[in-house]
Amino acid sequence: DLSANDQSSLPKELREKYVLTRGIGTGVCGEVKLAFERSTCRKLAVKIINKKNFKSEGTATRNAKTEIEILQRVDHPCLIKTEDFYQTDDSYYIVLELMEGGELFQKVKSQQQLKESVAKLYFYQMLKAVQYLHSNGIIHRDLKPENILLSSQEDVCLIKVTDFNQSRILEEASLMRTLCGTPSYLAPEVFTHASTTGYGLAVDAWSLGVLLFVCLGGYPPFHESFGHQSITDQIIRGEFTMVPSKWKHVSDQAKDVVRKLLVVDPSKRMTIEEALQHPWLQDRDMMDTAHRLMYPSGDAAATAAVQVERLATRKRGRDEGDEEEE
Ligand SMILES: c1ccc2c(c1)[nH]c1[nH]cn[n+]12
Repeated sequence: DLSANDQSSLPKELREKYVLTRGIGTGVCGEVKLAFERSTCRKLAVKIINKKNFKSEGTATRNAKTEIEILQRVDHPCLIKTEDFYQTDDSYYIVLELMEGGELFQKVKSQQQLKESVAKLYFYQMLKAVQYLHSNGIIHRDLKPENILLSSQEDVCLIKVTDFNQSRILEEASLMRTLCGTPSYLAPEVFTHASTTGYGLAVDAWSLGVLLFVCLGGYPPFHESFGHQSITDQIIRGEFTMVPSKWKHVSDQAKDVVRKLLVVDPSKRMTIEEALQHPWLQDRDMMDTAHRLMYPSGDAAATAAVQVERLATRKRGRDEGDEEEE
């Protein structure tokens, strides 16, 4: 009934351009509603971030503003696109492209665990999305299955990363300014900041390891219900168990990727770049499928990008001496 679908609290411009209907997801900082653009009847998602959700006004503004400015800056096939943005005194309204397949979390829950080939296709796309964020100096910092959305109900589909509000744009500018001044008073760690920036990126590699573990095993690597240790202790010690009944059909190479990402010492953890070079991901069919999903128009630049990737893969194959069919 109309009272349930209360349009009166929405910003006027939003109401004039879109019709908001049912809820389709609840993020950590608000809810997501299905919306229709009046002029085109296009289906969209509207994420409503309630400013009061955050502790202090400061964080609300910073998180949401960070999220919005990041959302506007990024452009990658596996990153959710912002269509529009509105705000009232107590809420932000972010209009996003609709992902018909919903959250990865729901799919893993309903299928118990994903087929290895599907997990690999999704994981490769997540790596490309995070590689792009990192190349733009952005750390996501909150990668989890709820933040990975699927474009369709099909197993073979495009995935997109969302929920940047925990992201941080590395303050490279401030570091540059600092290094221009007289260094004599600067503490040593300021100079090794580059390495700490490196570590910052490594947090996303860890989260991708957890994501891959969940996709392959169907359960989380660290959980309060496991054993006698708190979840924090399990994580700090990097102690996880691959239960045989769930992992016996998973390839050793896939397990190797998980093990190299869930390394406690960030300086020893596999990086995103290294993960992209891991044997498990040197899978031409998967890569072709991923690129077809990511660049459907098959435009020249994208095709060139694919060729470069394939040549690199083929060259690596030849270097490692495996027989390549021409
Ligand atoms: C289900 C839950 C959240 C969703 C969704 C479908 N589509 C979309 N686009 C941005 N967020 N989001």
